Amino acid sequence: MTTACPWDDWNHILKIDPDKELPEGVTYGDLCATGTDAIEVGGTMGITEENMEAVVEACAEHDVPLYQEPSNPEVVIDNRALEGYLIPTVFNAGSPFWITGAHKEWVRLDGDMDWDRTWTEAYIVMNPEADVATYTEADCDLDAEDVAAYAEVAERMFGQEIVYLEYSGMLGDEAIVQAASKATEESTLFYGGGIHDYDSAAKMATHADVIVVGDLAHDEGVEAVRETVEAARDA
Ligand SMILES: CC(C)=CCC/C(C)=C/CC/C(C)=C/CC/C(C)=C/COP(=O)(O)OP(=O)(O)O
Ligand SMILES: O=P(O)(O)OC[C@@H](O)CO
Ligand SMILES: [Mg+2]
Repeated sequence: MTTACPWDDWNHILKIDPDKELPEGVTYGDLCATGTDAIEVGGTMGITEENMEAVVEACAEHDVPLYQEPSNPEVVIDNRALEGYLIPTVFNAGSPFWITGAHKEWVRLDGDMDWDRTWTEAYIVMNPEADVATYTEADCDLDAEDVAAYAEVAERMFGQEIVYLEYSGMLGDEAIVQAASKATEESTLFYGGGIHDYDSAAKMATHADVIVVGDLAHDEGVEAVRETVEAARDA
């Protein structure tokens, strides 16, 4: 048995990108009220402490667990409204900086880490067109066996509680998501990328433990996000 983690009971995460606008008439409060289990605040490009703070403050008064997902150590904010920090480590990154290097710098410069509120997410980045793939020079040329092996390594060799299959911007290959799911026993499998309606959410939620919905909130708004919450719960 592993110890209980907040995400054990989650089906759905809404990822809000502080560098992106909300559709006209939509507020952060509306997004918090979609029924999502948690909000992750993060994105790859254009992230600053200021835009992070602004989104966290706007969500703080609403009753949904809030996590920051920083893209580099400089944008980590100290805000008590956060339940904690979900820190990516990119298993298929082209440079060790995005696996452990940024983390080492963060810990070195911080000196007083809040470990009780800090967790990692073992990312496998799959969409070569996504900013996150360019940013981390990820090797996205992976088949189902490669992905399953990365997921098993993350769980068994590196003790990762979260394995995050990241297709940001595109809907993933169902067979690959299924392979990652089969390869993980204890870890919680997060899936994110291209979820845009009930059916796409339902498909990915069949295999993943938790689905992550990002751009849909910025592009379509609240009703579209609600549909994905419903699908995640039904799955
Ligand atoms: C050690 C600390 C504190 C930070 C480093 C954390 C690492 C390794 C970050 C690298 C991976 C990364 C950038 C994760 C951020 C979350 C993410 C994948 C957001 C989605 O990005 P995209 O959708 O590709 O980007 P945009 O939507 O911003 O274009
Ligand atoms: O923006 P989308 O494509 O929904 O991706 C969600 C999330 O996995 C991004 O990190
Ligand atoms: Mg994105």
